[in-house]
Amino acid sequence: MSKQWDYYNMVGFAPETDPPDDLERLSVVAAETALFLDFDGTLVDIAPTPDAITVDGSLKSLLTDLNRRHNGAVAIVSGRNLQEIEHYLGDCAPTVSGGHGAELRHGGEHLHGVKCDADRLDHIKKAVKEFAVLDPRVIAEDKSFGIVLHFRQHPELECKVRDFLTILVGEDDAFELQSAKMAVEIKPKGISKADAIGRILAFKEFSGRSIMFAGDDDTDESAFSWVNQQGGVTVKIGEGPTCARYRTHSPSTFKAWLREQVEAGRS
Ligand SMILES: O=P(O)(O)OC[C@H]1O[C@H](O[C@H]2O[C@H](CO)[C@@H](O)[C@H](O)[C@H]2O)[C@H](O)[C@@H](O)[C@@H]1O
Repeated sequence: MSKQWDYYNMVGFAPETDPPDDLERLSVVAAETALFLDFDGTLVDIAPTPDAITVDGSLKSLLTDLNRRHNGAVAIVSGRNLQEIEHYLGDCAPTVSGGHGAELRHGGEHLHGVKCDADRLDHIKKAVKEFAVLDPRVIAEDKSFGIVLHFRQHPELECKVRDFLTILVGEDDAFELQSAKMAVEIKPKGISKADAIGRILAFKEFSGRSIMFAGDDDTDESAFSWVNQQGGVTVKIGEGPTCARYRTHSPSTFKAWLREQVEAGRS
């Protein structure tokens, strides 16, 4: 990335122009690299609602080929519930972290669930669902360890949603807000995609490898920062300020580049 973009990233400000796509600078990623891939906005296009995404056969075959090339060192690290990633990707994604790091599946086993105050979480969920009933312009997405309010259909509601969730979570020691694209979520404090990647790196398929992480959203920034510190490769999909070191325009350009990696490894 150019010095100019490094500067914009550093000050957290980007001009209103398309950021450069500089992924071609990363010609080949070695098969010895452990790949960590975000899901929404990275492997699938952003859709009007959470359940309107399209997962086609080409994504499944890409993930299968990547798992083969990287000897199983490929993980999906998503904000979605683990169960949803399983629904969309099935066996093509043997290692998955869901709920921004709250859930983990590896080797066919569900290994990690964060501890949280179930009564407090129920209270939060009830209040958020009531809000969505009173204002049906927003969508409430219930998760195992949190709840989201989506306002993509009505961006003008962002302040109303954010103010409501801020008051609801208050000074709570156990829960916090997480911003996402056209959505705000309440999730347990202290979980992160960076931690999820750290835990996955302890598995034998992943251990000792160099790291690459690709993502598109605010929820991915902690992981970008951590992977940068480990000397890994970080890729931001789409526009917006980021501390990722590389950038590409869209899920399509990113998947085309991943496909090139698989083909280059075959020749
Ligand atoms: O960490 P990710 O895998 O990127 O998941 C982040 C959130 O993705 C989903 O919401 C986003 O995508 C929706 C479908 O394209 C879109 O309608 C919404 O506006 C986006 O915020 C998902 O619904 C959330 O649970 C994830 O946390």
